[in-house]
Amino acid sequence: MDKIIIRGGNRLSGRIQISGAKNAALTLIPAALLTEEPLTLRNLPRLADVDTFGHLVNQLGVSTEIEGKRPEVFGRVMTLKAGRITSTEAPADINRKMRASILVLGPLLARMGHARVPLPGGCQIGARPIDLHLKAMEALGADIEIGAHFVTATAKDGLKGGLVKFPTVSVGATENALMAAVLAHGETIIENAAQEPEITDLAQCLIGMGAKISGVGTATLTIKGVTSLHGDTYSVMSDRIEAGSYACAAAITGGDVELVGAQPETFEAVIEKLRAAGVSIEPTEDGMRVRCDGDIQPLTIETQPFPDFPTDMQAQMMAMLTLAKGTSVLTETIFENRFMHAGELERMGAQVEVAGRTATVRGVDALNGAPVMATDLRASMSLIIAGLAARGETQVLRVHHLDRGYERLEEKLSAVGADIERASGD
Ligand SMILES: CC(=O)N[C@H]1[C@@H](OP(=O)(O)OP(=O)(O)OC[C@H]2O[C@@H](n3ccc(=O)[nH]c3=O)[C@H](O)[C@@H]2O)O[C@H](CO)[C@@H](O)[C@@H]1O
Ligand SMILES: C=C(OP(=O)(O)O)C(=O)O
Repeated sequence: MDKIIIRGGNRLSGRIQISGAKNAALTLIPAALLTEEPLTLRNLPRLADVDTFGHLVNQLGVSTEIEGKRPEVFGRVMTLKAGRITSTEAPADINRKMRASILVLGPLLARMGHARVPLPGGCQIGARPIDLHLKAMEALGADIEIGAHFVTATAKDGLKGGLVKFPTVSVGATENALMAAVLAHGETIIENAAQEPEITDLAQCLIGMGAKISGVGTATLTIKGVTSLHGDTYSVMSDRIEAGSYACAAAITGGDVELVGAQPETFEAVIEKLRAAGVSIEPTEDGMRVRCDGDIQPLTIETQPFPDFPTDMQAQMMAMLTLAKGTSVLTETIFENRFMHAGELERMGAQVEVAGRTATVRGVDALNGAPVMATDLRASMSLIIAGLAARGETQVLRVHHLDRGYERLEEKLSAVGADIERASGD
């Protein structure tokens, strides 16, 4: 298994190209199941999760063609064609690698009237049940049967529009409900929908394919079902979490970095917190510039659904705040076990105390390089950020987590001055 070795202390300076968003890509790929015509996705990030989802839809009968496999270019173009769906069963092995595979449920049901998906177990960051996805399908007329390892959903006469009222906000369940509703008979209203920009991206792609959706970007989505969708070409939005992660990396090294392609309007809550920490953020023609030439100030952060502070940025912010001039408090309200990076950051000299859903971070003067273990995707990135500022060498083990969500991380960071490399071995 690969590891990443960082010799910390270099100030980051230059330009970093931000890739297409993982979480948008992972809902746009299953959207291709909704039409027999080709859907071309541009600006798809080159990530393990995208490859895995490609393999998943291949097993359902979808062809995937990648244009111009030029290794020097970030992102790529993929054309998916679900001319004939040959299977409505999502394979169990893929589900273990990537929880977003549950997002085939809505499209398969809508197009084929049947879907069998593996019951996902918990993962490192939390239990992650799928009850809200199943309730949404039921509200659209599906019969749900929960077996020992699989859920089978059936809508013999097709899905029917209905009221989907979410008791709590779920990104994935909103995406599944939206993809199911676009081909259902009649009108669907989704209340308490998640408003994450990736959902807006999905809605815009679906509208381009002929779907009738209003209320995009709000908590109430109204969908008038159509009998079929057509193909289209759609460009995946820029990854706001990748951009936020590199902003933290620039800040902790006292750097000056332009994040090319970043869309500041998609992560204003993060930008607001970075500014409150003393980091300068300015829009540029190509994205945004992040600079930090003074001390990092402590912050109080609580994760919440969009438009508030995203849980996917909590770990990276914590890494940055380990060197703040004072005490920060981070509260995680979305996932029950998303502080595993805290213990690893402590190995590097950070002072973090976790009590339930709150972590108190007492800023220290310096971090020291150490061998640390990546436990999940964003936890891994927090260790990279800490390693960039630490004295001496940090080895981040189990980097396969990082490969799920950061396109060519070492290359992007080396280009702005980091001393970072990938090596094989444990
Ligand atoms: C591929 C993708 O887009 N992943 C993102 C998506 O995950 P994902 O879509 O899995 O996250 P959700 O928004 O669904 O989860 C939010 C909360 O709702 C709970 N829940 C969810 C579904 C359900 O049926 N029942 C239930 O109780 C979850 O356990 C969690 O506590 O949104 C999360 C929250 O912004 C992000 O951290 C993930 O990066
Ligand atoms: C939790 C994340 O992703 P996933 O839902 O794919 O596990 C993430 O992107 O931080």
